[in-house]
Amino acid sequence: METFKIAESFVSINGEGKKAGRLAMFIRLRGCNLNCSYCDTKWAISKKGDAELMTAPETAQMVKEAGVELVTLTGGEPLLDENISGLIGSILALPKVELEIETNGSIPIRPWRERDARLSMTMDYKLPSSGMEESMCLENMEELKPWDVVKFVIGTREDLERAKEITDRFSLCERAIVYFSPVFGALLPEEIVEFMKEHKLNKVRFQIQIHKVVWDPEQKGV
Ligand SMILES: C[S@@+](CC[C@H](N)C(=O)[O-])C[C@H]1O[C@@H](n2cnc3c(N)ncnc32)[C@H](O)[C@@H]1O
Ligand SMILES: Nc1nc2[nH]cc(C(=O)O)c2c(=O)[nH]1
Ligand code: SF4
Ligand SMILES: [Mg+2]
Repeated sequence: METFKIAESFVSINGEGKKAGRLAMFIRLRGCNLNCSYCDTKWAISKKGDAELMTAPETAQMVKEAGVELVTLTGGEPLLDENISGLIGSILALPKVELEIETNGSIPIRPWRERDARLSMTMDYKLPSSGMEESMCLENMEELKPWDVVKFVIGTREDLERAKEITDRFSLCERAIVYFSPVFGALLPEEIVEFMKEHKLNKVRFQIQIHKVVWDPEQKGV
């Protein structure tokens, strides 16, 4: 049976997205197709490196034993794994467990739509300062559901303007839940809030990664 390269797994409070503040089990898969300038998980971008090889049923058993009702599948880029459907299926087979997938916006999300009401996507749109904007899969914008999240991680003034432009162009606030979040320690968070006030962005939500306030921002496994 196929195995998944799990770079780390841990239970913490979810620090990002619409489920922020709730206990979650994080499952971080190795390997990413992008290389964002600000990535706080660069150590997991390469397929090579320390990882635990686990099958989908073993991973689901680990979630069951942890006793959590929320799973965040992240990475690296979790949707890169060609067998990811098997892992998604095993996790959703656990009663009551909700699954959130953190994805970078470059991979079509269509194959995982309509799957289960307990599955939601937290999808980034990579802005200019990431250096990865040209990899964005724009057809994903049409696939968003009202329970999904689109996240803009903002590092510069140019990013801020671009986030608004993309939000307007694709009517993102009508399609999904939109977050504006600073690259940790980069653009002043106040600047984002002032921009939201100035442009009356009533439907956009501001967020800071909570785990980096609770723990040392460099700490792994939290
Ligand atoms: C490490 S990524 C893994 C999932 C997927 N590759 C992606 O980019 O969405 C998880 C989330 O952390 C965010 N992130 C990474 N580095 C960050 C930083 N320095 N400040 C704020 N958010 C960051 C990413 O933008 C993404 O939303
Ligand atoms: N506490 C905590 N919450 C998170 N939400 C998304 C994360 C990620 O790296 O994808 C993350 C993470 O690394 N830690
Ligand atoms: S897509 Fe996600 S994991 Fe990959 S480099 Fe960018 S932030 Fe890091
Ligand atoms: Mg993280």
